[in-house]
Amino acid sequence: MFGHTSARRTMEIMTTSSGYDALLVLSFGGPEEPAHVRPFLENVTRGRGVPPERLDAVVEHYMHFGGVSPINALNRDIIAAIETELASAGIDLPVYFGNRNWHPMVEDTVAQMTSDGVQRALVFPTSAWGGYSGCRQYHEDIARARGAVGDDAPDLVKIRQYYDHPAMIGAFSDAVTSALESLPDERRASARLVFTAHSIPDAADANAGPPEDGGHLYSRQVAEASRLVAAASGIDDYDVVWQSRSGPPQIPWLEPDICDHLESLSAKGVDSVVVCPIGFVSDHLEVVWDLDTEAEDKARELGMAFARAATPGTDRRFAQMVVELVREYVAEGAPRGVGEVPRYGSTLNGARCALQCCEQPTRPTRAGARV
Ligand SMILES: CC1=C(CCC(=O)O)c2cc3nc(cc4[nH]c(cc5[nH]c(cc1n2)c(C)c5CCC(=O)O)c(CCC(=O)O)c4C)C(CCC(=O)O)=C3C
Ligand SMILES: [Fe+2]
Repeated sequence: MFGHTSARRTMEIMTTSSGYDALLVLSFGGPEEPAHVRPFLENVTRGRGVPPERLDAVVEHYMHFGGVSPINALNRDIIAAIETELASAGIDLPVYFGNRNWHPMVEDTVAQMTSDGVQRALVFPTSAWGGYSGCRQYHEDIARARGAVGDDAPDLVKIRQYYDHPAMIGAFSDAVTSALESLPDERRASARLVFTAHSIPDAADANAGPPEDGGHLYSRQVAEASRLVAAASGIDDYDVVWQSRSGPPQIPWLEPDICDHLESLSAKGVDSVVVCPIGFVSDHLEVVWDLDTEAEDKARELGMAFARAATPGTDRRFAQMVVELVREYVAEGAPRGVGEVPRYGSTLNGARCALQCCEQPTRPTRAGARV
C-alpha cells in the first residue's frame, strides 16, 4: 500500500520548453491508521528533544481521531485541485506527492520520479513560511531524498515562500468574514480577531531567515500575513498568538499560547472571538485538535462565543495560487506578493538560501548537555 505516488496518469515525460517536467507536492505527512501513530511520531521527533510525556499526549490527540490524521487526505484533495487548475491553464506537468514523516515518503516518491524519467521538477511545499521547520527542513528533505536515489535523481527546485500571496490572503480574509458572520448576532460587534500559528522556540525564530536579513523571519511573516488578512477583512484591531508548543518546558517558545490568550481576553471582558489559523494551509491535526477541541473548550468554559475561520487549502484560489507560483518558474513571471516582509526559500537540490540561513539553535539534551 505504501510507495505509490499520486501521479494520476502514466505519460511520456517530455521536458517542456521551460525545462520542468513534473511538480512535487512536499508535505509533513501523518498517520492513516492507529498502528502508524507511534512510528510516525518517532519519525517526527527523532533527535529533536521532545519529552516522552509530550509524545504520549500527542498520541492521544491522534487517537481521538481514530489514529487518522486528516493531512494526507487533504493533500490528495489539494493535488486533485492543482491538477484541474494546471489542465485549465494548459500546463502539462504530472503532479507527485511525497512527505517528510510518513508515507508516501519523499524518498520513495523521488525514486518513482526517477524511474518515470523526470529530470527537473518544481517542488511546492505545504508551508508558506521561512524558518527551520517551515522552510529549511523542506530543503533537507529534498537533499535527503535525492541522496537516497543517487546520481540519477532529478534536479529539484523548491518554490519560494508564499506567505503574502494575494490568493492566500484573499481566501483567509473571506474565511474570517464568514466566521464573523457565523457568530450569534449579539456577539458579533464585540468579537475579537485572533490569528494563530505554530509556535517555535524563540531561538529558532531569532535564527529564521538569512542572517543579513536580521532574523525572526517566521514571526515577521506571520505578523505581516495577519496584518494583510485583517486589513482585507476591514478589521484594524486584532492579536497574533501561538499554538501547539512542544519541547521541554524550560526552553522558551513564541508566546502567548492561544488558550492563555483566551483567558486574558476573557478577563478583560471580551465575550466573543474569531480564531484564524493563519499558520496552516489545511485543517490538519493542529487545527482540529488544538483549536477546534482545546481552544474551543477553553472558550466555552469562559463563556465566550467562538468561531474558527476556515483554512485556505479547500478554497479554489489556493490551487490557482500554486499554478501561479509554477508559472513564475516556467514562464519567468514576476513574483506576486502584497507583504513588506521578504520571501526566500527557493533553491536547487536542497541548498540553503544563504550561509547560516535558518540555522538550528543548539538544543539541550535531556541529560542537560548541549548538542
Ligand atoms: C512551524 C511549524 C509548522 C508549520 C509549517 C509546516 O506546515 O511545515 C508545523 C506543521 C505541522 N506539525 C505537524 C505535526 C507535529 N509537529 C510536531 C513538532 C513540532 N512542530 C514544529 C513546528 C511546526 N510544525 C516544531 C518546532 C516542533 C517541535 C519538534 C521539532 O523541532 O521538530 C510534532 C511532534 C509532537 C509535538 O510535540 O507536537 C508533530 C506530530 C503537522 C502534521 C499534523 C497532522 O498530522 O495532521 C504539521 C502540518
Ligand atoms: Fe509541527
